[in-house]
Amino acid sequence: MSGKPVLHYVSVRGRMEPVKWLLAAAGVEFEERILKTKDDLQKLRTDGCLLFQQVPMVEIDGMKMVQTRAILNYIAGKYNLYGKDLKERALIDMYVGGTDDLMGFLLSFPFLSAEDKVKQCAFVVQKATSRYFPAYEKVLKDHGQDFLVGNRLSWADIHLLEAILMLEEKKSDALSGFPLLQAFKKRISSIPTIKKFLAPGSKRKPISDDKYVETVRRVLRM
Ligand SMILES: N[C@@H](CCC(=O)N[C@@H](CS[C@H](CC=O)c1ccccc1)C(=O)NCC(=O)O)C(=O)O
Repeated sequence: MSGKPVLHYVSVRGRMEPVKWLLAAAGVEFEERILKTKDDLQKLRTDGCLLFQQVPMVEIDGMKMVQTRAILNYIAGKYNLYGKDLKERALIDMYVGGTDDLMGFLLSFPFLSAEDKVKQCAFVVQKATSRYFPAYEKVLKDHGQDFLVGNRLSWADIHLLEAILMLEEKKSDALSGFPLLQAFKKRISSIPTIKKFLAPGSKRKPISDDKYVETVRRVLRM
């Protein structure tokens, strides 16, 4: 029987954060191995753990998985967060694709200059409130259920909540004008496993500060 998943990454949210969200929502305990130096990364490379010499890498079920999308697909499927059939999975992939694009605009945010952060913030908020949030508001309205797909929690719900919270860190009233998303946020945040992940002391990464960014740059030679 394999032990807990082991997540290898640097100490910022970056590409690993959605993996933590998914495991936490599924109630799955995991371990973190934070890369602090170039040598930490080089050791994983030398030991042949990184297929493309990159992280994230997740040790799970005897595999050393890389490529974030592959990791997320595997975890969603394994913990029944990927719909009940091909059509539900197609919808989940569509919705996750949208939140992936939206959060992708924030991926390199910690590495931007102060001036570019202001510009990028305005850009992401504009995209969220004019393109992505209206789309999810309509999905919730048309679907008429508590969740985005079917009538149970899926990866799409977890990923949308993560995106909403990240946007609210940039603009606290980002959801004003989206009443169904406001209710959705409350509903999904109160799911016990997610509520626990949102509570202090969880493995959820805080907003990256300059200290973290310097470490990441050092480790990844960015
Ligand atoms: N397709 C793959 C891509 C994986 C990937 O780009 N890994 C990177 C670190 S993550 C990234 C670093 C800057 O882009 C970051 C780190 C912090 C915040 C945001 C992004 C890496 O290992 N860079 C070393 C190298 O490429 O030699 C996947 O989806 O998993």
